[in-house]
Amino acid sequence: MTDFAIETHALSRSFGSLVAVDEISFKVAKGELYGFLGLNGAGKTTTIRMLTTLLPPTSGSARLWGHDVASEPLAVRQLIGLVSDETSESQSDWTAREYLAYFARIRGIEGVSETVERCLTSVGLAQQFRGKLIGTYSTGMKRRVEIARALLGRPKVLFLDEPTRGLDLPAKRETWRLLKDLAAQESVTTFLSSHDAQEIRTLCSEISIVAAGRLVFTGPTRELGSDLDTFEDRLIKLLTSSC
Ligand SMILES: Nc1ncnc2c1ncn2[C@@H]1O[C@H](COP(=O)(O)OP(=O)(O)OP(=O)(O)O)[C@@H](O)[C@H]1O
Repeated sequence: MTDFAIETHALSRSFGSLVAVDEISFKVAKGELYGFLGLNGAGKTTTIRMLTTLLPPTSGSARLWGHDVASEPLAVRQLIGLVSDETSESQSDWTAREYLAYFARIRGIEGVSETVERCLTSVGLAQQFRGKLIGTYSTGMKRRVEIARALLGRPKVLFLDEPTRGLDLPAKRETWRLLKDLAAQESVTTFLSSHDAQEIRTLCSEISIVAAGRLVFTGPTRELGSDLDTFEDRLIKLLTSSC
């Protein structure tokens, strides 16, 4: 059995002549809250789509808990939860309980109402809101519902694609606290993509940085500096050196 939750080897994806992800190799230890940092268009979402079996790699490979994403997609899907930056706008006429119960039933999860309450508790959605329509929630609360949805199947690896995009500072901070708590309490490996240097520095002790599809750094966050200013200076150098 592998020690790693995620391993990629020269993972690549092209769209026509555009190489969106270019031979990236990294490893994520089990239980890690791992950061994947890059500017807009750097290849973060494309990488997550390959790791979650939504998009086949053009070349190279990726394994989740030892299972190959291309040849064992069903095994991989059993292990993962995915939160993208889309909120539950389309479900605004549903309550959080109804919304989660719907997905729990689709997934054939037993004990639907207990599972729904467990996941809503994990993301700290207060009891008084659980029976209210999602359309009346703040953006931060909607994001919590999406995270709760991703937790329904007790995933071993949780993928969060820019989970705080569009949130104001208080909601962002709340989401950061939630992600830290989840990582500590749920023993889930978390793969967090973001273009927010402060977010990644606050949450992740191990990171990879991508620029124009290529990996420009992989290692401990502290190697890039102990304060945000130094971190950002080094980050900018890494991002511009690849241009
Ligand atoms: N389905 C697709 N067809 C063609 N090009 C695509 C497709 N998906 C992504 N791309 C291109 O691949 C590159 C990487 O995009 P990707 O969405 O992975 O970046 P990102 O780092 O997630 O960016 P952002 O932070 O803006 O979400 C971009 O140039 C994008 O336009």
